[in-house]
Amino acid sequence: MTRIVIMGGGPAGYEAALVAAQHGANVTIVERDGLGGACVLYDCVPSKTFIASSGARAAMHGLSELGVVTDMADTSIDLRTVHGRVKGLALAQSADIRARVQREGVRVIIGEARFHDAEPGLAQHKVLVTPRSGDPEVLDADVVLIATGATPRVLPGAVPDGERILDWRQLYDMRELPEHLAVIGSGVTGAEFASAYTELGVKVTVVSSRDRVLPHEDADAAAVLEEVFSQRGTAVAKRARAERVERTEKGVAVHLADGRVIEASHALMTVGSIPNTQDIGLDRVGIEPGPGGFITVDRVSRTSVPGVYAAGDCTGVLMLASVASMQGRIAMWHALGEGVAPIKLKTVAANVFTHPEIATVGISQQAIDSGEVPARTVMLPLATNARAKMEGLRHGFVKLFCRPATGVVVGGVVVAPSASELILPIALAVQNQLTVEHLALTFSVYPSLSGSITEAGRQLMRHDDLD
Ligand SMILES: Cc1cc2nc3c(=O)[nH]c(=O)nc-3n(C[C@H](O)[C@H](O)[C@H](O)COP(=O)(O)OP(=O)(O)OC[C@H]3O[C@@H](n4cnc5c(N)ncnc54)[C@H](O)[C@@H]3O)c2cc1C
Ligand SMILES: NC(=O)c1ccc[n+]([C@@H]2O[C@H](COP(=O)([O-])OP(=O)(O)OC[C@H]3O[C@@H](n4cnc5c(N)ncnc54)[C@H](O)[C@@H]3O)[C@@H](O)[C@H]2O)c1
Repeated sequence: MTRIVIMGGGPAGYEAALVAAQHGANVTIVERDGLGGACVLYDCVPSKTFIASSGARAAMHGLSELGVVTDMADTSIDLRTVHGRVKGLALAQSADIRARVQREGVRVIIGEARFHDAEPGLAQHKVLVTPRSGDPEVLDADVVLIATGATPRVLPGAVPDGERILDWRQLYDMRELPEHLAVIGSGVTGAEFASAYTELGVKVTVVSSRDRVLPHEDADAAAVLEEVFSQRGTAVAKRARAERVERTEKGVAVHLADGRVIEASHALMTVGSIPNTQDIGLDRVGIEPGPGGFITVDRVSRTSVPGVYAAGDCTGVLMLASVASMQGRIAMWHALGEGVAPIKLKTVAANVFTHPEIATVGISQQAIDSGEVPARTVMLPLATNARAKMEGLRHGFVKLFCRPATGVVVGGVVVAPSASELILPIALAVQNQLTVEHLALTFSVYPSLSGSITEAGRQLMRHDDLD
């Protein structure tokens, strides 16, 4: 029986464990905090639960236009309930995952794992486990999966204190909503929290080191978000690199590299994550971490060392729960000799959970504009969609990209309140190489937001006729 030890019980680790156990391996997961990992306990699941509350308030904006009279100023947020829900749901999901993997026969150890090989180059590996309670033990492994995830990056001049300078894992201990939140960093994490606190009625200033929010996302989508921010009174300081954040009598002062100073009551640090690869004894097996400390893997999650695989955020491939899970599963299929297709990153669907949401799949507009990928594109503003008009939705659009000659769908972007759900038909088309004609001839419900996807297909087909 193949002995598999998995370091880390996040999506990469626990999904791998399920696959390995189902294929008859002897599997042990060693997880420092709790099953589900940082994804379930501190990052993805808590943030999305928090955002559900902000979404409920965001939905009230258009109500008066629909004849439903509410007074936004009169709504209040019961932060204890919001945070209680966030933490409760995370713990419940972690417990569910633990029960699930144990049902499959996986041994779960809560503790720290690190390599313990006597020297690099051995065919089998040893993992030293220091459990939270009990004595350390050494596990023998034919295969080890490193799935140790990542941790919030700390700027030396802005070390979180959990009171006024916070990282995103500390937010849910706040007793009151901040008066004025400075969000440092405008990547996906920064944008999501900036949007959530904005919709909860908090004054927010986003500090973006670039000339826009969401520098790695679709530029038109980022522009929609900036427009919404501006309507809600959320400021975006652009080309603003925070050098340090200091506590003041009233709150914090964010000192920017160009000398500007932004005063706020609290600062939320969202300047990225660093991989948890420093203290796991990589030198014992001869793995040299790559740039930024990430572990280099190939498309079936192999490291440079036989019998050692890595998956998820510690590889820096695409820091998404869905990608981590897939890398973990692929690692186990490969290690156990099952037929496996290498991971395909061009078909990954992702969503930024702002209000409105921004969902993307496949080739980006930027790759098309730069000439890297030849494609034809169409962009339909939501304002042209009957259902959106009925619902009073103004902000958003659907974009579709296809190959010039064949009409095969290669990507798309949806900006809408439920973009994470609406992207699926485009993701299906990209994954299965469907054409714009397939989309165009598919019945969508009338009236529906997804009607814009089939309409986009028709517009690209019409373009075919004109060529
Ligand atoms: C705020 C935020 C929101 C996000 N939202 C989304 C989202 O909506 N959708 C999405 O797809 N992705 C989202 N992500 C990304 C997603 O959370 C990560 O991609 C995912 O957690 C990666 O899973 P993982 O298994 O690699 O690592 P993790 O979830 O980080 O789990 C790794 C685990 O390993 C443990 N560990 C580390 N070292 C050791 C050791 N030596 N021994 C034992 N255990 C160890 C860690 O404590 C951790 O629990 C979000 C990220 C952030 C920061
Ligand atoms: N909904 C989701 O799926 C979701 C949500 C959150 C995070 N994630 C994933 O997690 C990963 C990390 O995202 P992230 O947003 O946490 O990190 P990131 O590294 O993508 O963004 C951090 C941003 O902070 C900026 N920055 C760094 N130092 C700064 C400074 N001193 N002053 C001002 N700005 C500074 C960087 O330029 C960058 O734009 C991404 O791959 C993302 O996809 C996914």
